[in-house]
Amino acid sequence: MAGDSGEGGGGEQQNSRTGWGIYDRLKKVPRFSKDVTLRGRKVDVPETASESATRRMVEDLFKQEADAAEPLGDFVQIERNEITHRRPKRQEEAEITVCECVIEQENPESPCGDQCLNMMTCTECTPGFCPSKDLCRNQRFQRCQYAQTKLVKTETRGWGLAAAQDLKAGDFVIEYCGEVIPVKEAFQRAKAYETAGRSCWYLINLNGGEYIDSIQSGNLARFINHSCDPNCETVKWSVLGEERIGIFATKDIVAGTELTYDYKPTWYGGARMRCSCGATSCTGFFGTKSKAFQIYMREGAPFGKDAYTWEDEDERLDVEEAELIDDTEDDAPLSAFIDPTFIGKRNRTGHITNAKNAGTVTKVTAEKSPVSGGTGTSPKKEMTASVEAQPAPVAGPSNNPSETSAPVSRRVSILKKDKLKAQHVLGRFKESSKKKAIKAYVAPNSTKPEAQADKEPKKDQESRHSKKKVRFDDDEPPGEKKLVDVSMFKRARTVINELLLSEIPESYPISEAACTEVEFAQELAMSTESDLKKICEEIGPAVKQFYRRDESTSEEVPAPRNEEEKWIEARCKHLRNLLNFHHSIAWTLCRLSLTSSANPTMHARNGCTSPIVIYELVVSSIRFFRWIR
Ligand SMILES: C[S@@+](CC[C@H](N)C(=O)[O-])C[C@H]1O[C@@H](n2cnc3c(N)ncnc32)[C@H](O)[C@@H]1O
Repeated sequence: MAGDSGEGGGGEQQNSRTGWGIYDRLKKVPRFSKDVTLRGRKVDVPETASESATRRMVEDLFKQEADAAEPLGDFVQIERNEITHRRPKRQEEAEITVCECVIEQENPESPCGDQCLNMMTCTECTPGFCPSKDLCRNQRFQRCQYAQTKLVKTETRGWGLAAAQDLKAGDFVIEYCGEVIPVKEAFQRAKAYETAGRSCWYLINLNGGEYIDSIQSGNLARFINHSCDPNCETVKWSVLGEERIGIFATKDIVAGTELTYDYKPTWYGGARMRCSCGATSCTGFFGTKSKAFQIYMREGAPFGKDAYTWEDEDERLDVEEAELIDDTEDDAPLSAFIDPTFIGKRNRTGHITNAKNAGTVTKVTAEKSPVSGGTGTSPKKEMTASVEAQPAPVAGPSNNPSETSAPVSRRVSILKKDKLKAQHVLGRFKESSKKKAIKAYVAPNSTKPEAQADKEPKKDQESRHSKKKVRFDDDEPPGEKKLVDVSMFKRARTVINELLLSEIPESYPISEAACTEVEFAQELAMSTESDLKKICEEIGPAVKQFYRRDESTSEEVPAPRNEEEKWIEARCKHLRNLLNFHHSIAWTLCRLSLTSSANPTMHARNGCTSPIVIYELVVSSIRFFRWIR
């Protein structure tokens, strides 16, 4: 259990890593009170909201453990990720995205709800910058605003987490907290856990370079089990500059239902774990869709040599009966090809073995695929068509909406959000004001710099130290806040890299809506590209003047500055911020192209800008960005 010291006795102990920990068996949770001595007198500083949320969670945990027959195991309860291998990111002021929410007196739901631009892009508002101030509802990770949950003991999967209140699709359930570790260490730990015979793992991928491990430190999210037909999903959020993972409901969930999400596990060889989620669409083992597993299923080597199954004596399912997946079907839920009324699994010969009655073999034929009550067309096409005609999942006896429509209708809503965001970015960055900015402030022959030389740095200084900490774009009317987001640009790189690394299926159904989206993205790409070029050409000379090469180190260093140069620096900063708009645009269009098509071949077939072009565009932005910095 959390913070177990194993020393007996009772009381509180300060955990060096996580603040207050809990260690005794008296189930006493210390209040997060901080006794501060002020001029010789002790002052009691009250708990913050997040501190009391954590305390309540820990108390719950104790209570549930006390009720339970089995202990939960040792782990330290934490309320936010622990990052030890690097410095936690500090959000620069220029990186903060400020939404445009307006508080409407008559509408309590108005500030930072579904229409909040930050909310739409999975970014939490930054306290002190959000126009909704304390009414902001988009700081759920920061304030630990979790749904009510309770621990449950499952029959086959150890502990699990269940909803203790009714939830709606899209509701935030809980953050997945743990120790943030580099990928290499994650692999080493996974190996070590396996070697030690531990089949219960708590590793989750955070980003291209890091994992979260909640084996030693974590919160209740670590108890959520995997299901092949889950009712929740993980979503990456940007919180104060750091990436964090949240668990969100994907369906309406009734209180008492176990919460699950798809771990999307990858198998790299070694131990194979049986999945006991019990879903109709269950693939039998963890990681059956991963390449290594599929290669092993087809060819045995090279992963087969050290492969074994946990609990070998367990005869519920043999690995030979695990499903062999056609790579080109990656995007379609497996259930789309399986009769939902038939509980079973496909084996390597395309037969289905009934899991309830192992040994019985039934051949699945194309006609048997019942999705949308199909005719002669392929099940996959039918699924796409039915989704376009019917974005909201509709229950029906002949198809299984929870397995087919729901994920795709979600994709549709993501598209809408992206389009909105793109329009917003474009609207804020009008061609005319941009040209004016460049001409007025940067053109080397301009007369304006002298005239404004003494005023500008002061103004910049003022805004830097302004108490409100909101930065204004000089070209925009006062009150218009600047929208700058560098983290988006980093995300763009990750997304594009993932895309480039991913396999391209040969054919993919294309919807008209998707084509429109891609065309829209193409327009954005083209205007972004020309904007970038123009800015490069115009401010290049000014920036170069500002730096000189240090002979000893051959590095570019800022030259000694006079007022005018200081002014140029301020202008460069200003332009860098403008450039961040371009990153946002590039990022948005990448997401547009990705979410709309999920497949680059589509672009080629429709003569649209290919992701490679977008990629190059973003790479050139990166180079330019570094250079100007
Ligand atoms: C993040 S933990 C979930 C909590 C865990 N059940 C516990 O008692 O602490 C992940 C582990 O739970 C087990 N597990 C989760 N989902 C499962 C499933 N569908 N089938 C079998 N085991 C599962 C596996 O041992 C897995 O490594």
